[in-house]
Amino acid sequence: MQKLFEEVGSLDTKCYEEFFLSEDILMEHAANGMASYIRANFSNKQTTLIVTGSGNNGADGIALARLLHGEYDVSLLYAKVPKSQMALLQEKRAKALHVKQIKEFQECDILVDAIVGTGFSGEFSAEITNLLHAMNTSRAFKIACDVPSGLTKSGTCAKATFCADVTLTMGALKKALFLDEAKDFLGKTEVLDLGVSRKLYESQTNWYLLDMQDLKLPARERKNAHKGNFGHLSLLCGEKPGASVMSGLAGLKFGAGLVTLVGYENQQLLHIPHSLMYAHALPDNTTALALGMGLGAEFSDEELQDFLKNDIAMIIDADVFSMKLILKILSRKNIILTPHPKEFVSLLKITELANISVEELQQKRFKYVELFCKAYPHITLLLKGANVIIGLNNNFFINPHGSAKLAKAGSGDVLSGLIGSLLAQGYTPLDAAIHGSLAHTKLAHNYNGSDFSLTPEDLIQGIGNL
Ligand SMILES: NC(=O)C1=CN([C@@H]2O[C@H](COP(=O)(O)OP(=O)(O)OC[C@H]3O[C@@H](n4cnc5c(N)ncnc54)[C@H](O)[C@@H]3O)[C@@H](O)[C@H]2O)[C@@H](O)CC1
Ligand SMILES: [K+]
Repeated sequence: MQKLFEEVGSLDTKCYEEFFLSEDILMEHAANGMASYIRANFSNKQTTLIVTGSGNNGADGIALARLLHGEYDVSLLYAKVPKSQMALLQEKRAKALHVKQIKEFQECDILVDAIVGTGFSGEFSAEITNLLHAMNTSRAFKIACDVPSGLTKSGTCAKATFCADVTLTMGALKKALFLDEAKDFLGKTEVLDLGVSRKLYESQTNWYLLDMQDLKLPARERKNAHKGNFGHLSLLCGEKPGASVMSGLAGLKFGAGLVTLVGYENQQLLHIPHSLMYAHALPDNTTALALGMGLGAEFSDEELQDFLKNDIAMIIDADVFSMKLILKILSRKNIILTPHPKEFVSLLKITELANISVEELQQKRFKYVELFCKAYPHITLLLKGANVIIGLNNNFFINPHGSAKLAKAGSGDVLSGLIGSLLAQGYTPLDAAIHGSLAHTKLAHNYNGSDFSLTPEDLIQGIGNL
């Protein structure tokens, strides 16, 4: 798990004031970090172009050009002339060493974008937009200095944004790098130290980035065991039973000892896989209940309320977010909600927390997750998206490991099954959400068919090899 920060300016200030490091020292380390990355990954026969802007992001780029000069065939292209004090100082140093400067974009092997970093605002001029177009269509390996140029502090992207293969970010990870919109521009991320170890640079935070290694699979350490030791996941089987069948199969494969679909007699029993049980009422020994997937209008309000007359841990998904019933559910403990953006917008409206569009939510995902978790501090929320956000009270976790492979009907039902299974096996709601989500993204990662071909069945099959 890595720490995430809203801004790093205050962390830089700590370096100046508490550790007596200067801006020059920090910048030299930033540039050195980028130079080390290039040395470690590319031979010095490869040509490097560094495109710089007028502020300190540009200054980082000019310092990098100086460090590589004499060793690599490196050229500097000023998208904007140096203006900040540090940029002017770096320019002076680069000039003294006769670092090559070019006036127009040229093809190269390694392309570094140091046009603008955390100081970006507005949109780019037509000239820089054209330059960014040439950079983005170049065949070079693309490195973003600190953040891809065009990414705003909140994580939204300008009309023209640099599209990096890797983002080498300074000091600590910024939250903005993990808004869904940024996902297409970021590439891989690496953090570069700025003259003190990252541990000392970083301070307290309540936002974290999940690593795949954080995944804790359900352990079966107990030797003298029977199926009743591993929980009983019950799922309400609604109008579209396929959804709860997929959840149920995922839940069973992920370790729940018993899985039961709960529904009416008229369900097409023959279509239900034999490994899942079927009942007309909630089994007494249920340890977790999954509610919402494919629910439709199968049950009346009173019937649904009957399922709530207990304190069983629950995972809530899909149709429930647009039902008034959700308000009752929100007063319960041990609840996980797993809305996608459209469902979360509906939830925000029903709870009268906000009346916003999906577009606004997507631009301010962090803000609205915080808003909801403040209003309902006892509830674990998992907001689906390209980067999943999980929040409980004042702690937030981003799972960035998902991929477009998962953009397929039924993926969410599998996720509900994974989370429900962990919940049934005794994980806390927060842990069930975190580890269910990590497992879900790992399943997609492990799938080695074509990206477009992953089905819920493939995900379920992969659970055995996690
Ligand atoms: N202690 C520090 O301050 C450190 C800063 N570092 C670097 O400094 C960067 C931040 O530097 P600054 O605060 O100078 O900000 P930036 O260099 O990111 O951006 C500000 C500059 O970009 C220009 N700009 C803003 N919007 C623009 C637009 N739409 N089109 C064209 N130009 C635009 C501004 O005119 C200004 O000159 C970080 O991203 C990082 O790369 C690193 O060297 C590490 C240490
Ligand atoms: K940049």
